[in-house]
Amino acid sequence: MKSILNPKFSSLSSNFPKLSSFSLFSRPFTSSFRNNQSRFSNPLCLNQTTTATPLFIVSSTNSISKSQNRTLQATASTSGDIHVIMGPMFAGKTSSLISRMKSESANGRNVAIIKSSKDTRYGLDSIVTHDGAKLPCWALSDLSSFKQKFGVDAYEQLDVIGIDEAQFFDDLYDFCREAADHDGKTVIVAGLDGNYLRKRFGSVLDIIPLADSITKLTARCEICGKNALFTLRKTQDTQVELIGGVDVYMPVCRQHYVNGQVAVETARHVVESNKVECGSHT
Ligand SMILES: Nc1ncnc2c1ncn2[C@@H]1O[C@H](COP(=O)(O)OP(=O)(O)O)[C@@H](O)[C@H]1O
Ligand SMILES: Cc1cn([C@H]2C[C@H](O)[C@@H](COP(=O)(O)O)O2)c(=O)[nH]c1=O
Repeated sequence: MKSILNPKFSSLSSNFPKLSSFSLFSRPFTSSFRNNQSRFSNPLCLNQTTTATPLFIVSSTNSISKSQNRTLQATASTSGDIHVIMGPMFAGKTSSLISRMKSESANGRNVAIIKSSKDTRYGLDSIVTHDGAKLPCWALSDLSSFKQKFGVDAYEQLDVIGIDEAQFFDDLYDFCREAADHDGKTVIVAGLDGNYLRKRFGSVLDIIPLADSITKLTARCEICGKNALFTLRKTQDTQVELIGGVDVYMPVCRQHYVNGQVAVETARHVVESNKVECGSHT
């Protein structure tokens, strides 16, 4: 198996856990594989290990004229693609990303995974699912530093870039556009579309207009077992970014999100009015 690591970073990468069935830096891309785009729009090909279900999947498969096809073929060697996997916490986004990256690697494409260094939950050297599956990754604070850190020559030979915890990258849009439009990379992005208030989270929604396919996954509502679309924060913290897992968050359906928010808000008001009362007695 050919390594595309440049010497400068091979020592760093040797700190990554060794993989048995998956190579982070596998054989160079084979052209026949790049034509096989349709599987991204086929949920059956995701081979998910999670109980989560895709809410919707969109892909661009319009029919094209012969002349358009010739133009496309002419640019095929430089044109990449972007696939977005989104949904609430526990929906299987990381599981799906791992499954796709393994599949790309098994097809002979060179792959690398990046995650936000803000996600310190399970260490920085891997992306890890809530049920413990993992793959080595590069933990970065921004995406723009990736090419330099990975090595410019090694980057040239990369076919597929996976990005986990995408909501934490401010430069997501520019990185994805550059990687797909100019560098010919396949970019697979996994992240939260919404935060605990169901408002847009970071730049994940901004890359929808750039994307070839969008997969919105759902988890299972922790209260009733129905499809969970939202992430409920169980604590009274109000900052948007708060790293955590089951200790802080739970996936819920619409009904239990509304009920849960009312409960959390009520608790917050009780705590705040208690503080005011205590203050007035001092
Ligand atoms: N309420 C839940 N609904 C679905 N999966 C859950 C739930 N709670 C825990 N899990 C576990 O989480 C796994 C998905 O984890 P992961 O891929 O890390 O999700 P995400 O990246 O979307 O947060 C599932 O395979 C399942 O084992
Ligand atoms: C809803 C919400 C989540 N976060 C944080 C919590 C976790 O560290 C990650 C999401 O991880 P996952 O792989 O999708 O399970 O994001 C946050 O900071 N703010 C929020 O509102």
